[in-house]
Formats: sequence, structure tokens, C-alpha cells
Amino acid sequence: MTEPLSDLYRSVLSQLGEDPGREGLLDTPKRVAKAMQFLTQGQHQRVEDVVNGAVFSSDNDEMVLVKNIEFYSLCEHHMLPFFGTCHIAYLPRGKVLGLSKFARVLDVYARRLQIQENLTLQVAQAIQDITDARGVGVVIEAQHLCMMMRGVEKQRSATTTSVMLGTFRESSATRAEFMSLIR
Ligand SMILES: Nc1nc2c(ncn2[C@@H]2O[C@H](COP(=O)(O)OP(=O)(O)OP(=O)(O)O)[C@@H](O)[C@H]2O)c(=O)[nH]1
Ligand SMILES: [Zn+2]
Repeated sequence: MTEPLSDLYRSVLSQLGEDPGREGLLDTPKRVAKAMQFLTQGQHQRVEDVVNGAVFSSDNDEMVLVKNIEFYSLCEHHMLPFFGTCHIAYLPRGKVLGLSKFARVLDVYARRLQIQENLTLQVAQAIQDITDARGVGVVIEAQHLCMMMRGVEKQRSATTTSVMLGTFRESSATRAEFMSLIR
């Protein structure tokens, strides 16, 4: 399954002026193909499948926050990594989501070619759809290798994106509670 992709990476090595026949590079096209398929596997996954029915009844309607979830993604402009942490909060309405599923949902959207803004929005909308929550807040803090290794070459800049849905959008108190909990 990785073979056509390996062949393409062998050509890429040649185009970059490398010798794909030298010892250190012999298995590289195969490894890169496998790595890239893993790093983009989210595009073939469905949120319903990773959630696996782990939605439970609960009368607790207070804020639930899963914070500091690390992720790695690939920017769709350069196919270079961006990575950081994601904080996901919601206000349940009769049902709660299994805690590990927040990380699984994040990875479905992170493991594909992305931009940080869309990743943030897609995670928020997915959590909203799955839980029918009164509101969802997602904040992502990330560093982009396309701004570090190349281009502007800025090592310390960090990008924060947020999406607030429902009560998180309407109520400044809810948003403030979320922000104070992730600080
Ligand atoms: N908004 C947004 N921009 C991103 C993200 N990842 C990368 N970019 C930007 O995408 C832009 C692409 O700009 P171009 O001018 O087309 O490409 P480029 O010549 O390689 O740009 P430089 O990075 O400035 O050298 C750059 O400004 C990147 O910083 C992201 O997640 N969100
Ligand atoms: Zn980039």
C-alpha cells in the first residue's frame, strides 16, 4: 500500500540531489511513506468511530475542562509540523463524553494537513455535535516549524487560537472561568 508513495519519495530524494541508492537512504522512501501516512491518517477517520459510543448520562451540568492535551499536526502550506497544547471545555446538558475521547477527537483533526484556526474550529464543532453541550470552548497554543526552521525563522513566537460556542460565546463569565482555569 505504501509502494507508490515510496516510489514518489525516491524521486523526491533524486530531485533534491541525493543518491537514493546510498546505504543510509535505501529504506528511507518506505519509512517516509509510512510516517506520512500515519501523520495524515485523520483524514480517513470518523469522529463517531473514535468516540465509540462513550457518551454517558449525567446530571452534572458544571464546566468540564480537559487541558494541556498535546498534539502534532502538519501545516497545509509547507507540510511542516506545528505542535502544542489544546484545552477543551464544555458545559454538559444531560450527557458527558469519556475523557480520553477529547484527545482522540483532537487527533482525528490534528493528523491531517491543517491550519491552526480550522483545527480549533473543527474540534469545537465535533465536541458540540457529540455532546449537545450548552457550550464548548477550545483554545490551542502552538508553535509552527515553518516559522522556526525556515521563512521568518522566529524561535519564540507562539500562536493562540480559540473558538467559543453557545454559552462560552454568550456569557463573559463562562469564558472568564474557562480562561482562568487554563492559565
Ligand atoms: N493563518 C495561518 N497561517 C499559517 C498556518 N501555518 C502556516 N501559516 C502561514 O501560511 C502563510 C503562507 O504564506 P506564503 O507567502 O504563501 O508562503 P511563504 O512564501 O512560504 O511564506 P513565509 O512563511 O512568510 O516565508 C505563511 O504566512 C505561514 O506562516 C496556520 O496554521 N494558520
Ligand atoms: Zn507552514
